[in-house]
Amino acid sequence: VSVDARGELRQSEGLLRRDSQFTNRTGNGGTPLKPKALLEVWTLGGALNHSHETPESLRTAEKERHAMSTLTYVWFPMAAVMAILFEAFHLRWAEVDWSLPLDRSDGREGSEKVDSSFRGLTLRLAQRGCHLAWIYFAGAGRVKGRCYLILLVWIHLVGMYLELLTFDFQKRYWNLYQQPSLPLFFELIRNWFILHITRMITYVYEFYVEDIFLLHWRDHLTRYFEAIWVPNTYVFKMKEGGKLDNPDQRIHVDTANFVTQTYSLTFGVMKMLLNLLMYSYMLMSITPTQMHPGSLVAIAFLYSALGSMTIHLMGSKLAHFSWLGERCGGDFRSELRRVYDQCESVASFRSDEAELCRLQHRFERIKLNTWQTMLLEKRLAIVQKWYSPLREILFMCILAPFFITGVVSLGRLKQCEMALDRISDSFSFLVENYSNLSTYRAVVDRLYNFRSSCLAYLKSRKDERDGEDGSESNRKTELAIIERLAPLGIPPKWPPFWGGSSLEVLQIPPSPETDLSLDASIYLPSGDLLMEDVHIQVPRGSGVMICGEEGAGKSTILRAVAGMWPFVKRTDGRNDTQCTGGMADIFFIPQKPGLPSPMSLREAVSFPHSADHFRDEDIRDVLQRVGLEFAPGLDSKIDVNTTLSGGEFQRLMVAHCILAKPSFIFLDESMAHMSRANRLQMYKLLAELVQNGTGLLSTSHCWQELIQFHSEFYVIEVKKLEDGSFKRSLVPFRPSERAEGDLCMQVNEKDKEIERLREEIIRFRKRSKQA
Ligand SMILES: Nc1ncnc2c1ncn2[C@@H]1O[C@H](COP(=O)(O)OP(=O)(O)OP(=O)(O)O)[C@@H](O)[C@H]1O
Repeated sequence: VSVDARGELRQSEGLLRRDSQFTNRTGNGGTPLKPKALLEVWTLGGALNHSHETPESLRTAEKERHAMSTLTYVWFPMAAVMAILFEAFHLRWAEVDWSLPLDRSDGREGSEKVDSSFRGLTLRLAQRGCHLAWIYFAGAGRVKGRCYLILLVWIHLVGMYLELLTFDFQKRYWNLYQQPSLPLFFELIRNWFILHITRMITYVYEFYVEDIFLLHWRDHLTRYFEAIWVPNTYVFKMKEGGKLDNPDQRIHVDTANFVTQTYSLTFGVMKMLLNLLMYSYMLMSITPTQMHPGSLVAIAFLYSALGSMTIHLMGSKLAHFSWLGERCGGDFRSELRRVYDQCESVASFRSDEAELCRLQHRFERIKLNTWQTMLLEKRLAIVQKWYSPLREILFMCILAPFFITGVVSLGRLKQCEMALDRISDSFSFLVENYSNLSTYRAVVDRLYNFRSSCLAYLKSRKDERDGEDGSESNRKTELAIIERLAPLGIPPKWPPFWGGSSLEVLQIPPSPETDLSLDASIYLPSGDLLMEDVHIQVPRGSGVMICGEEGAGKSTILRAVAGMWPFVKRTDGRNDTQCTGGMADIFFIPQKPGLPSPMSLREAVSFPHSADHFRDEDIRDVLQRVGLEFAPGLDSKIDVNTTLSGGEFQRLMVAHCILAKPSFIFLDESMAHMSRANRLQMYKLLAELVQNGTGLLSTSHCWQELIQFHSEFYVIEVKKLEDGSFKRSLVPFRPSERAEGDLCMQVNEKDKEIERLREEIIRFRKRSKQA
């Protein structure tokens, strides 16, 4: 406020000073402005040359026309022609594939869409933003966060008050030039110091407290999203991977953007409302008496409403582009990450050209989206750049007649203009911040959708424990997480009144001492049936083996029994997503396990427990038993995923089982990288656990080899149907029944081999005779 007003004051002061100097030099007459030589006009510009102006010339319409002659006849046509030519040709240089579809590269456009309606950009956005902000202010930010916020509001209000004081001080300061006085000068200098030191303090602490507050908020929002996502990563990837892209980007980038943008928009709205109240009151009190007191405010409102509507109609797709930009950026980054993670395969397959093509394809989508955003923003800029200057002319047209007829003074006119400007600035919040609001909408939607789907899975796990159902438990689950995080935002040793002492820690209870079972039909993520009527039981203290051909579905059954596979329809009447394994203490070794890196061997063998969870001598003993005496020692950091060989990694997993003694161990062909002798050795070690009550479920192609470690056997039988599809069924069997059939098969195989070798020998003899 003050800066603009001061600018206007100084401009008019400067103008008057120049005019009076000129008048003093040349008297009242002055020479009329002559057209300048072309070179002079081009170099200086007619509009800037005040030396020939007189107060008379300022009032002549003809002079006004001449004042802009260079712009009117040279620069304006040139700019218009250049803009038209540029518009006609520049897209040919764009190097962008306009035909590219802007959906996912795998062709699966998710159901997640950003709501870019007017309501979506205002009311619904505010609702969703408040929901997300509540996570912090009801949890970890309930004490510190609220304190920081109150402090910041206070600093902002003090800042506004100091602005007004400075504005007032400026008037007194400049008056000193007109009425010089030494005591007044000293008082002014004293006040200047006090004012500016106070301003400096508020300025510095506004930024510092703001940074502390935003980091605290971001920290706890990130923890919250990690807490709801990490327990469901597998299910989330299986079910939502197609539509809710790049969860890593949501947790890292979107939370940071949400925090900073919520803050700046909230304070923007606060300042807007304060300005609106203050200046509406001022304007109503200085509106010319010939007009209705509220008429100027109403004009400002109508003008801004018209501007907001136009800008929204033109730019409603901006929120969608912003959301697409985040998705395309995330997809590109994840592809780069994949190349890094799979660098060994890239080098082995010599696939660098193919990888470059894939990367460029992803970047093309970023480019196309950026181009479309740029084109839309250009159109919006045309409206926005018209909007504010047009406003000034409009207000001048309304107020000038009152000034020309002498009803209001120049001072009153300027005051009205300034107040009108501020009010319409406030009303035009949407116009001025349209692109920010669109970006914010995309960020809020991405976080909100992410949160809803993660909570849906958490809910099902908690329902399972509590036997509850419905959206109430969804809310309870979220509250439990927020409560769990709350103490991190409350200073230690605060009285319970201020802190969250009512902690309900979300812990998975110890595994029940029951067997695992699954009675269900299993589906694929596409919705196709994989296997119907699967009945399997894994008793504690015994080993169960599932065998079958490649792709028969062994791993999927293991995942379903462990409660990880979300596409299960239970036939015993329980919830779709409920699996007994979801609650149990299972250590599942997948076909391609991986660990975080870098890690020491001690950390790796203890993971997911902490490195000091097991005793040092136990770790050394168990590593010795599995034959893993690793040269660099227990505590040197390595990338276990690449440093350990496949077989060594599998032995590490067995070592962990022996240390952790889980209730159930699931082995998905987990010894495939070992020699037969070592495999048997590892199973012997695990058999000791089974004798002590651990349940073992393994998969294998060859059940004969591991027969002595299992007591129950299942085989997956695959039949090809007439329509070309496959019917899979899980059938229990007794080894004694299968042995005979398998023996016959083996004899047949050997016979075929002997026949082939015999023919080979005959051919070889013939060739040597001919030679
Ligand atoms: N995430 C998935 N998305 C789609 N299809 C899947 C998925 N996981 C498994 N399948 C399909 O389910 C079928 C069974 O796969 P599964 O991995 O369970 O077989 P398997 O018997 O363990 O095979 P292998 O012995 O080769 O490991 C396969 O046809 C596979 O293509």
